Amino acid sequence: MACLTAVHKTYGRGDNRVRALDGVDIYFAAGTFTAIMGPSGSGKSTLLQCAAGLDRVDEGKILLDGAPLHRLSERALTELRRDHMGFIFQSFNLIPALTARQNVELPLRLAGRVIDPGAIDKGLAEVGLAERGEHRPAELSGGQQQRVAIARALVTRPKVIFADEPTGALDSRTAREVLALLRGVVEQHGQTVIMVTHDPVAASYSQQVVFLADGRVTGELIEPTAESVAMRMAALEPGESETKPC
Ligand SMILES: Nc1ncnc2c1ncn2[C@@H]1O[C@H](COP(=O)(O)OP(=O)(O)OP(=O)(O)O)[C@@H](O)[C@H]1O
Repeated sequence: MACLTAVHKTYGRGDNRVRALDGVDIYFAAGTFTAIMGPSGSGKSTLLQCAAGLDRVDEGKILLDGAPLHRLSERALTELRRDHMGFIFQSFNLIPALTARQNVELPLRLAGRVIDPGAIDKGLAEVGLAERGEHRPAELSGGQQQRVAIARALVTRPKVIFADEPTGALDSRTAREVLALLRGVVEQHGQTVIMVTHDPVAASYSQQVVFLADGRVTGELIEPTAESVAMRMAALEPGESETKPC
């Protein structure tokens, strides 16, 4: 589904130069849930931004469902994101003036697609918000707002969903509900989820964890548990990458 090969990304110049990604190779198989973990500043958000074509790489290749992101024009990238990617952020990023339903409809409106009210009802019901469609974000709890954001990310049935700390602003019970929803997206709809997180419990909902340190992949864990992730994080040492080549 998504394949990063020898990706390098540097910010700043001269003395301020920061090597955010330093030769990253990762393969994300279609229909899988991957967590990206690593210490603060290890390059997790940069990796997500580059994999989603929100930021340009300096060197290397990014293939998303066969499309070479590193070579596409801004316009082509915008269309690809609009049609095939969904985004979920820590801070929900809902439009305050719009109701939950209108927020969910927004990606379809922006894409000029026909809006089927029944499909929006279904999308809201899938995230447990069938009764809340007419509420504005300020009238919803954090967990409910994040569920609106998930419904919005799913409404175009994107192939891949990028989530940056989606549970960072939620209490642990609400976080688990949101993570179960993301896991369900993968299991029931075969979509691909790529999630940056600091939280070993959040990572345990994924099927594989990729660890980053200093802009490099240092290893991965398949079928992680919160304990195995926490141990790996505590002992994070650069080592041989186990990720598959493309
Ligand atoms: N726009 C930018 N300009 C300059 N430096 C940046 C920029 N974005 C990120 N960096 C630097 O690149 C490195 C990687 O940052 P990134 O945000 O990807 O790390 P992270 O692992 O997501 O960190 P955190 O867990 O703290 O969010 C850091 O040293 C950061 O300071």
